[in-house]
Amino acid sequence: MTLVAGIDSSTQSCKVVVRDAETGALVRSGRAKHPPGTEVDPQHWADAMAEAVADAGGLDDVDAISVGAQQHGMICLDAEGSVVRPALLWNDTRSASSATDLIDDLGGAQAWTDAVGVVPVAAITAAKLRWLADNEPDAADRTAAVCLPHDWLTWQLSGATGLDTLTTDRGDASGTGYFSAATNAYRTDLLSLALRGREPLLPRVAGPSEVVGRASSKGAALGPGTGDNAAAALALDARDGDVVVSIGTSGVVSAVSTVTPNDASGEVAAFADATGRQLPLLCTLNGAPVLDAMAKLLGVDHARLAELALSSASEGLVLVPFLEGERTPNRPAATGAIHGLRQHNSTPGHLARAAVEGLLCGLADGIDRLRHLGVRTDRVLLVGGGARSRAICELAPTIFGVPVAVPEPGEYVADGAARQAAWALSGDAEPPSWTHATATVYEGVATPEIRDRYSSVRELTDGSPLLG
Ligand SMILES: Nc1ncnc2c1ncn2[C@@H]1O[C@H](COP(=O)(O)OP(=O)(O)O)[C@@H](O)[C@H]1O
Ligand SMILES: O=C(CO)[C@@H](O)[C@H](O)COP(=O)(O)O
Repeated sequence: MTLVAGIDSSTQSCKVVVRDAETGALVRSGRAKHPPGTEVDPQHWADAMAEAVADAGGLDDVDAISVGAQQHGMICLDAEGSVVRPALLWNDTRSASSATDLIDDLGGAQAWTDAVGVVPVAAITAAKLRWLADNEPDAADRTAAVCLPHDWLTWQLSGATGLDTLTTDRGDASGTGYFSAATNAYRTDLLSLALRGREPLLPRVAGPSEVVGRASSKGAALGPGTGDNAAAALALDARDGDVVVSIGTSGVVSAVSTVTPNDASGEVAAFADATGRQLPLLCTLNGAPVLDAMAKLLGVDHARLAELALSSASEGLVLVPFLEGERTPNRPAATGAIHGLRQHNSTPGHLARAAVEGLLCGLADGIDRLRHLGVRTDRVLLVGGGARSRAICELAPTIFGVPVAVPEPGEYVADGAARQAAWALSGDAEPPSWTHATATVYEGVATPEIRDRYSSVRELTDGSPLLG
């Protein structure tokens, strides 16, 4: 049996799957935790990857490996290939005002969507680079190359032999703010704009199924890898009409599409998928950790939180889940809010229900936005850690207003990376046809009144915290 491995270096942890290259059957898997925080020395990711690989029984018998990872993270390397400063992650919001400055410098949001399909927000790599240029100019001066988490980890696996061997792919490059998924080309003028005239080396953009190198350990072929959301879409074999909703640390709504969105509101980014198509995508800063926070507040575990949420209606209680500020809508300084407390709804059940509904309403806004831009939204495929919640699964169709298919619990980002590795190994024109995971389909009656109530309360959170 020929084996391939897929790696997901995500925000909270690293996951490894080893699969049969031909059928996709799972052979073994492993995982390891990442440190918390939004500023992380990439060496921690390399260490966690090694630990997760060991947990998966090693990769000595594997013929190809691909890495999927959290998008946008800024990794700056000096001329010797050493990390200049800790990476700033997608959910680090210190670059919010740098994003606004960058928008102005190019002549407004429409100029950015026309250039690269993306309007900078704090998450976008270009905004982080502008922050670096303005706040740590010495570090910016020492930066000889800039890359993303999956680029760097792939490079580490290859032995990290020279900056000119760094590679990326279209999917992850499209999240930088200096690559256009429509033209498949870097806009180095925008990199230079971000870094106030500096123009470090960028990774070469490899083709979707290219072998970009060999693992320095046992010589396994290395696939190009991609961003986590493109990898998940590849694992799910998402088709026209499928909307992938991922509830991980982030909340993500995306769709594989032939449509290149042009959304000057900046909510839908024109990212690329891992097969050569487009991946219009919205991302929130507040995914499953909203449920973690409510479970902690109520002193229960996730299973009990779900039971509580399903035990009562919200009855006027609304939770706006902007606990980490928010990216979509773009309110980096916003805070979470609970609105509509009465004597009768001041119970753990009502609070749990409001948390689940608030999280889902934010994602439903995203689905509406995609639909508005002409993307078909026939059904939702729900993945990520939050999809393990029974309350999320049962309430999602009522809030989203479409059927929700929940594939069996799994590591879909790592699976997409493994499928890419098998594709690279095969040399075929298309990715291998792997047997799909079985999915449970949830349906329900739409509850527009919950969305309406959420929308009015959401507008009360204008982005400026009242206190501190
Ligand atoms: N049964 C569950 N119900 C709700 N949330 C869960 C459940 N199991 C895990 N989670 C949450 O899912 C998140 C991890 O999901 P994951 O998709 O792996 O995130 P990431 O890819 O961002 O690292 C954590 O915040 C975790 O607490
Ligand atoms: O910023 C984005 C997408 O634009 C996030 O989706 C990150 O890619 C992190 O994802 P998770 O850790 O939540 O899976």
